[in-house]
Amino acid sequence: MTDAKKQAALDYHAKPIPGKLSVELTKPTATARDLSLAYSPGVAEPVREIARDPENAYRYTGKGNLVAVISDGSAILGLGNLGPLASKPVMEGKGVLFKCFAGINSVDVEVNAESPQAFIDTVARIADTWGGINLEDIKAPECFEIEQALIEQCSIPVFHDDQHGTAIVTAAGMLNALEIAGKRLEEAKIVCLGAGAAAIACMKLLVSCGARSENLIMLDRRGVIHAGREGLNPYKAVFAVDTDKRTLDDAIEGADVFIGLSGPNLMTAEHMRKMAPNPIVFACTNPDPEIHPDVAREARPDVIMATGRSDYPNQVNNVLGFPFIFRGALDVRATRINEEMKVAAVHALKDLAREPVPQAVLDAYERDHMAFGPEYIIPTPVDVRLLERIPAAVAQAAVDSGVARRPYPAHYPLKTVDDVYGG
Ligand SMILES: O=C([O-])CC(=O)C(=O)O
Ligand SMILES: [Mg+2]
Repeated sequence: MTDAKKQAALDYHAKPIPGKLSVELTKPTATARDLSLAYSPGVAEPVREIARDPENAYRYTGKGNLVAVISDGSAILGLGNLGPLASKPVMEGKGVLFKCFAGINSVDVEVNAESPQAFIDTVARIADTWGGINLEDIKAPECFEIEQALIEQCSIPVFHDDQHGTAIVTAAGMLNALEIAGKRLEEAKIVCLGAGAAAIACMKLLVSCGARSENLIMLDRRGVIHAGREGLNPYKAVFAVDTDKRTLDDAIEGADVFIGLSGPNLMTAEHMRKMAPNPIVFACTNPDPEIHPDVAREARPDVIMATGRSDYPNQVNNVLGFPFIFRGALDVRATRINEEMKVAAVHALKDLAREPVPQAVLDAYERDHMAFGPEYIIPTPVDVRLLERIPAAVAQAAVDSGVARRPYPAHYPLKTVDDVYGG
């Protein structure tokens, strides 16, 4: 970013008041009568009702439309382990996206935990406060153990966004990009740079969509994850292939697809030139991708390029997933977000990209024309139809797969965030 853009980002966060979101009141509080209902003595009535039946918390408190965004700051975007407090702008940012795209209230919780177990214990003890938990920017491999334990211990959905949100959006974009490039997932040679939370979840989901494990090469900081490597953790070992390739230079030769979930500027124009015709490059590290889109395009005019950023076409970013997936899960009071719900989100997202783009989206992006093709493989986050389609698909999948505690919502499909509480 230029110095002017960096300053603009700081000013945006600092002025006119610090931060990006606040809490608003939903009931009148002007009179003594109002206060006697909102607080003492009236507040005792919902207390008694919830003590009698915990389900009443959904009726009398904000729980059902409230998601906690929880991090330990150990893997903030692609910036690294900068600690819990430094993650707060990102967690507040996720709260902004939850609210503006899906009408979901959120609180950010930054946990200073000395171990995965301490993190798990801290979160598990306060989990009943919310309708769902979005884990964010927690490094691998600890994130896998943390998510699994919290799913088991909590009766509300727990979802590690960097794994599943990113994987869902990547899979949707990839299926479309491959079709546009005239390639098949079953045959595509895929190189994944990065072996963290997002990378592992993306590769797993692509394999369950049809990619062949033997066509997939994953690299971590030490190079290609191959069968002869010692000391691989079990999450990486799943992706170890029998190959004599050792570096990105070796692996990228003839590859159809490059997926970057690693760090900035690790892919070069030289790497681009080694890829197969019509290559697909998802350089998704935030804020700075593995290769700048302008550099990639100059090296390979035939590339289909995506990044995680809002300022270039094809934003493959979990913002297209988590607000809408939680919306659907909350609205049927799902006990978890299962594979069926994730796959439903992939298809809803993928299919929406094939429909004509509404004028409001063109206006927001200051474009005359956007249509399914190399520059538009996935909907944009400002597309209000995401709120119509993804929660509906996710809620239906939750009902069908038996994890919903409420029927498919009568007020669906949602047209705007003003509709989220129903009539
Ligand atoms: O925040 C974003 O833009 C996407 C994300 O979760 C990450 O990079 O960790
Ligand atoms: Mg993240």
